[in-house]
Amino acid sequence: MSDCCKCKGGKKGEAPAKEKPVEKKPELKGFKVIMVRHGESEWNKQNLFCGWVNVDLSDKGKEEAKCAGEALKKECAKFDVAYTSVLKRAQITCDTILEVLNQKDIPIVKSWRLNERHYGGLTGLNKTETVQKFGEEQVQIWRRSFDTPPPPMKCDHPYFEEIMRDEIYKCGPPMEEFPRFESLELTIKRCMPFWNDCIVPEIKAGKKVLIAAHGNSLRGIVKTLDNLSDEEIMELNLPTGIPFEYTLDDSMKPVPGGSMRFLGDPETVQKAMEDVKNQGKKTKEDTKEEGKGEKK
Ligand SMILES: O=C(O)[C@@H](CO)OP(=O)(O)O
Repeated sequence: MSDCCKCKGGKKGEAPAKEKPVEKKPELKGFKVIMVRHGESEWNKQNLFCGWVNVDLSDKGKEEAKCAGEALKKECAKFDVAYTSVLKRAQITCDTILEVLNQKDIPIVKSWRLNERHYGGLTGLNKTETVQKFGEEQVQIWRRSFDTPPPPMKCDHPYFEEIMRDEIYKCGPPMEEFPRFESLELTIKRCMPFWNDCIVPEIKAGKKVLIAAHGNSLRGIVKTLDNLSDEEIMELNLPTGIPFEYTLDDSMKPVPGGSMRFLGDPETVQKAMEDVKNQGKKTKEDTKEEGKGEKK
């Protein structure tokens, strides 16, 4: 369990330690948006490339989603509308947060455009084994480069049919545009029209917006908001289940000091980011692998 859910108090029988008064920074003025990457998924836990495979949250991921809700509750967050992908790991995270906040009745808009990037032929492969086979440098390029896509998903790939025929895609993308792989650049190309056309008008109308999505679709939004270079975005690894806030001006750029603010203690956030970065170095012991994503 991450720190946000831990009760802070003294030992049994002792009076709880007095908490230091927190110095409150003056609230930034501007449009507030909260984003969160879904909690740990079953395939994050098993260290598998996931992309568009529709896997569940792990138990830890469900707990992370609750903690995200608790962190937002502490901030007295109140949302008017939530956006999520068509993948259940993001939707469950979104629902859990709204349940904790007792705000389950707000509209939730789901779009494939907020999906994780499509991992093509790497889908279902173990990240450590992929490093062992292709080398750390190549896997880093596939995972984090801006414009180098993973190899395409061929028609005989074990997850090809399952993804292509999934009902969740009945509203798009159209068959002729259905991705077989995506770089971050391609992910941004399909994600940003949704940000610009659907989310931005609501933000500008003064609505409080929650976006529960994925590591790479959110990296795409963050790259654009913060105007990060193709090199800078390679270094950003978003932790699972820790919400972050942006405060934006009228042109949807962060106001001074309004860039990514995590609602978690900095050490926990840093550690969680390092863990995502180092997934290719995880051993099977680390992941306590229970089964593979590879279909027989
Ligand atoms: O497997 C995936 O779909 C993504 C997110 O979990 O992985 P990565 O962090 O390697 O881009």
